[in-house]
Amino acid sequence: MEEIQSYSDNYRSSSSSASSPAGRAPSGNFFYLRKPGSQRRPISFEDSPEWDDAEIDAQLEEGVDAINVGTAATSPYLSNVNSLSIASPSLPEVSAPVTERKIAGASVVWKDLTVTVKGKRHYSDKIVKSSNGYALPGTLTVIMGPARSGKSTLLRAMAGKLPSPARMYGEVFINGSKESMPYGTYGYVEREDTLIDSLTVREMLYYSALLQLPGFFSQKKSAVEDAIQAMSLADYSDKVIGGQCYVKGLPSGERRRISIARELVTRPHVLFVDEPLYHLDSVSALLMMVTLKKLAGTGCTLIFTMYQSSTEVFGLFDRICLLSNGNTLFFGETLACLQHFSNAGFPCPIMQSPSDHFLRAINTDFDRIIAMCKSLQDDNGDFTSVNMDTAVAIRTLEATYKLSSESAAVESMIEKLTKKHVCAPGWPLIKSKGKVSSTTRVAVLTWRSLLILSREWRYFWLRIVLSLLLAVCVGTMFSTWAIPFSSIFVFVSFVSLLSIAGLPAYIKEIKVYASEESNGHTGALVFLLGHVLASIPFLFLLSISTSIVFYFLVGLRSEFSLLMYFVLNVFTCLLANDGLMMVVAYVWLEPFQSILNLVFIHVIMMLAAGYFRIHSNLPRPFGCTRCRTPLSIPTLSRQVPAAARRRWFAPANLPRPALLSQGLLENEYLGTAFAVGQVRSISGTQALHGLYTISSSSSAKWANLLVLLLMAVAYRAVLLVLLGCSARTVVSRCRRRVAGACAGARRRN
Ligand SMILES: Nc1ncnc2c1ncn2[C@@H]1O[C@H](COP(=O)(O)OP(=O)(O)OP(=O)(O)O)[C@@H](O)[C@H]1O
Repeated sequence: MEEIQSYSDNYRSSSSSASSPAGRAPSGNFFYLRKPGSQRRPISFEDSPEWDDAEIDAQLEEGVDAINVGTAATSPYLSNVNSLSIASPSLPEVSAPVTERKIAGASVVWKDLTVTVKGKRHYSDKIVKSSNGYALPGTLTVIMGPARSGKSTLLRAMAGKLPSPARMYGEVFINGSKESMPYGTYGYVEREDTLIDSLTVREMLYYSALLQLPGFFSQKKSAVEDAIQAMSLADYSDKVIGGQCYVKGLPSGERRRISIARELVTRPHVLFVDEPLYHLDSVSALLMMVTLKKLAGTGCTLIFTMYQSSTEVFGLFDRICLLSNGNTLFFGETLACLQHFSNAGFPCPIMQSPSDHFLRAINTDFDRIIAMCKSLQDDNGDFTSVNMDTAVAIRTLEATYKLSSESAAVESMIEKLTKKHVCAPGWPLIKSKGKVSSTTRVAVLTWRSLLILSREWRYFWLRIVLSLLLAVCVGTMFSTWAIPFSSIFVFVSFVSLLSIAGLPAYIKEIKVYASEESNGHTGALVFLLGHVLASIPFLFLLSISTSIVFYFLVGLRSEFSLLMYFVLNVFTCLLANDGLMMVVAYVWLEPFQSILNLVFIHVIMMLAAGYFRIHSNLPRPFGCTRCRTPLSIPTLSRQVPAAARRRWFAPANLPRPALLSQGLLENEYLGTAFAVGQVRSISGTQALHGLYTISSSSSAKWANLLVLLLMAVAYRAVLLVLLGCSARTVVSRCRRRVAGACAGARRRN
């Protein structure tokens, strides 16, 4: 950590002079310009050294040999501020302290890459338009651009992770081969961190390694320790991610690094990161970038998107791909990008961060702001360094790039990198590292879920405590009733209702699943089995503890077999309810809406359960199918036979047993007799007549249990289909929400 801090200090000192007003000419129009009299001499950061165009030509001439070093391939432009392998007077050697195992990187080339989404956008179906570029082992390649310019889409296209409506045209080459990257050879980190708050950093990475890596435990442990070191997480490795009781959770910078470390346990050749600096303050952002630079130093190829960066962070990039509305405005070395803007007539003012300058020039949102600030501009002199309509500026930059030597250099580099002979012998075809068996994954997920359940006290232990209190309250209230049938209804209904407390935890679990599934760490069936197996002990504990308290307080029949049936019925009811909760959590993926909708479903179930109105007297909610007109209840009763009427209420009929707990009443009242006066007695079924409908068959309660069990299975089958069909939809829905929030925050800023 100290080591990284010292780097960051150096980076700051090496480049912050560019943004510090001290020692500068007071003029606001101070640009990174070509030096007078040297037409071909490129611009650079203020303190960058003199350099020669021949260097880049030499690098292109060297082609593959030059980049196949395995460690940080360095940019001649950035030798002063940006080199990890070239000695710099202001920077300590980074390669020396890097003790991690070297990772063989891979070259990534995208050629004429176009992504379309049919019919979803008003103005154009093309999100990315004929983009060309490459990323080399040991380098940081950044895709930059304004919001909605297609950065994430380009990154996803390269990683083969486009959502289903999007179509990709063009080619992506990995080490010169068009074959897609096999499992375990690359990592993709989403913009939103989906971490398990109740685990420690080491546990989180360890379970991830167990899911991802085949082989021995010792290998997995060493992969986890390597990932912790690589992401500078050693100081936090035993801390709980989301915090505990009064201890705060880890800050967003550390959370982001954990998300990246999770993908590093397989030691990927290529790492894709969507917005690594998302929601990070400037210190965390610099630390993150220095860590990524260090990671690139081990040989890994890093490609990531970024909206904006500080000058220090900008100095760490090797190559930049600048996008605007899907068009590539520039691809090449970072300082050459400054040159490109200068050539196009938009030199970067010396006091401005290069990335801010680029975005200012190509972000159409600024036009509106400039118009608003016209009067301010008049008062304060030059407001902007780009005195041109943004659309015109974009067209100028695009045209300048097409004619530039950078564009030609990129094409010739792509040519070299995609030649077949590149694959041999230094650029081997990337092979899969193997997968963990499904049985192991189920075991790992079950164990991990058990651990989470045992630690999520707010959602699970609190739920048990509240359910016990509820059982005591209901039991005490109904303890003096002769026929306490309504107490059974109230108990089962309210215990199911309390389970809603677990919804936020389920939403998080689904999000974690979606993120793991999209990276191939798990599958829908494996996740569901793991979840069910882990929830069984917990639900059983909940059922047995609350049922025993309730059972004896109310004074139900004291027979062991009847008590066991009661516990089993409550357990199956909760198991079915758990399945319903998972479906609701999946559909809404947001706590407030999920809770609201689940409460609504529960209330409807209670209404239709036959307690408030006996089932046989329930009115039909819909009109007749034949005439399609709403009918009054008497008319309906006359026209539609009873069986058909029952079908109308099918949606309410299906979950009814879960809350009605007909089986529990049959368990309690079948075979009993109640004295009426001195001589007469009536059966339990007759005693309930007019209050509740139960069957007089002795096997009815088992049929009811079976229905509950089938419901538990059916809800999970529905969830399996939903998850199996659209795990990526969960990720993209989360992304859309994050992107919306992100765009809102940017607008506010
Ligand atoms: N699957 C999709 N369906 C419809 N439109 C999409 C889809 N994916 C992306 N888009 C649209 O494409 C445009 C670019 O999206 P993308 O997420 O790639 O942009 P971005 O540059 O990463 O922006 P931001 O940083 O704001 O997320 C946006 O207008 C987005 O709405």
